[in-house]
Amino acid sequence: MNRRPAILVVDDEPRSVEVIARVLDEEFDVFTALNADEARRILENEWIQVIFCDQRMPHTSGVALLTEVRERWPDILRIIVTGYTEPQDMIGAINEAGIYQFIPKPWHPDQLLLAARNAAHLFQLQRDHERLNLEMKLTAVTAEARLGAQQARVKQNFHFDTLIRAPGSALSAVCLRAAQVATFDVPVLVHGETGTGKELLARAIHYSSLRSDRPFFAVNCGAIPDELLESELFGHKKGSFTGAHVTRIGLLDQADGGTIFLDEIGDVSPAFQVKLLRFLQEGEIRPVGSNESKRVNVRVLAATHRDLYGEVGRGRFREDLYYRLCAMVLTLPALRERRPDIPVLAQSILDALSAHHGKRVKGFTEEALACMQAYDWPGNVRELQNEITRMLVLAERDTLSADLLSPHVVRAAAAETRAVETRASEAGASQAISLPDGGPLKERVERMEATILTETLVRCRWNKSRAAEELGLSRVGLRAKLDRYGISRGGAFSKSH
Ligand SMILES: Nc1ncnc2c1ncn2[C@@H]1O[C@H](COP(=O)(O)OP(=O)(O)OP(=O)(O)O)[C@@H](O)[C@H]1O
Repeated sequence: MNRRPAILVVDDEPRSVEVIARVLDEEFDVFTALNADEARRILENEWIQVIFCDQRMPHTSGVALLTEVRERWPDILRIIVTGYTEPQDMIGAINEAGIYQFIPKPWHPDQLLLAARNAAHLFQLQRDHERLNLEMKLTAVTAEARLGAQQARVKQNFHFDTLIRAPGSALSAVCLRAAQVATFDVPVLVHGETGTGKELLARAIHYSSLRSDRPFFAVNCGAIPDELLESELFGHKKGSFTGAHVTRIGLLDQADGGTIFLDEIGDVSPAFQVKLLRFLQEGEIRPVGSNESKRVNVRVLAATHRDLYGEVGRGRFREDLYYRLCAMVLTLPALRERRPDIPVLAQSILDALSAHHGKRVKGFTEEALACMQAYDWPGNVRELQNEITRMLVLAERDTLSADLLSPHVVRAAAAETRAVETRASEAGASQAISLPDGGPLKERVERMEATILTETLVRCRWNKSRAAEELGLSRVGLRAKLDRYGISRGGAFSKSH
């Protein structure tokens, strides 16, 4: 139920209070008080919106009471009813008590009603205004919190931890250096074969930098013809060339305050190198077809699979541009240079893919992992992702086995196994001859044991169950010995044998 606005009438004359109340009673809930104490009690207990107060009262003047109301209940609209209308009095009262309106005696009922209506309306407007203000603030706070959470999620998605690697991997050293350079506002050149994670690393640098709340854009310079690349980066004015139907804001402008990642920078033409150099020197962009330049603040991260320094030597890449692009060069190792990362990387890719496609697959057989570790992966992590996607599609059990691998991966793994076999048998033969040569018996027996273990594993194609059976060991027992001697796939034992 909608309550009517509440009005308090204060006058020491009971008759006046009664008459005023009768006039207002039609439209308002009217409360009455014959002195300041009664008025205070009502104000403390009721939600009064407008107060009508007589100026002349025995103990407290109307202005004094309304001054107190102004301090304690500032929202209430204050109206004074008075027989004294000296301008000086009015100005003083307005200043002191913040009077909304004077009603001179004798008043007319319509005048009283009109004043009450206007005051009640103003009270409502003030309330609405406050509520809207509050709502706007709350919306802003919520939006900010949402944006903050979103940014935090993005940052989390592109942190250095998203570059999956095994402990002690060569990739860890690169990530460490990248994390160090991230907060220095300098250009970085990322070098690495295709699919090694150059863009992933660039994103991690951006989202770990002071620019992380600003945009990150990636542009594949090798895939776009010169003219399009120029308009992509610098923008163009409508009508500046055939097909420029609308004005386009360049990515460098859109990325202002943030980072741009120029992938395959080694593939850009000499003409475009000049344009890029000008931007890096002057920090200004000029859209195609425009006469006006604009200053922008963008950090440039670039990447290439080429030997860019070599390209400088061969005269294919500008030396001055090279030095503008690389305050630091980070080189990502190829996957074949970090084979111990493959099992953990493969598992992480599989987890993501099986969650994405809703197909529950637990992991890989040891044989499948051994094949994957033996293969060279020229397409690096991207090729590994494709291979695992293919295996997942074909999988009929909850573990991916080697027979699901592409034939070229299995073939390469078999060739590698034969090579290891040959190396191991040669090493085994030479070790067998050298074993009796000196040293404590315990050590010589251990060397012999490590050699037998390696030979058996190679023969069993690193199938540990089969090797354990052949050696008369449990799988756990075999694993303990392998750990003890540091024997792993890849041939060498890491212990000082
Ligand atoms: N260490 C890693 N951990 C997890 N995923 C990785 C890793 N390295 C690369 N990837 C994934 O491999 C794919 C290729 O990575 P990315 O595009 O960053 O490589 P790139 O070197 O920039 O390749 P290109 O030179 O072909 O553009 C992406 O899906 C990326 O998420």
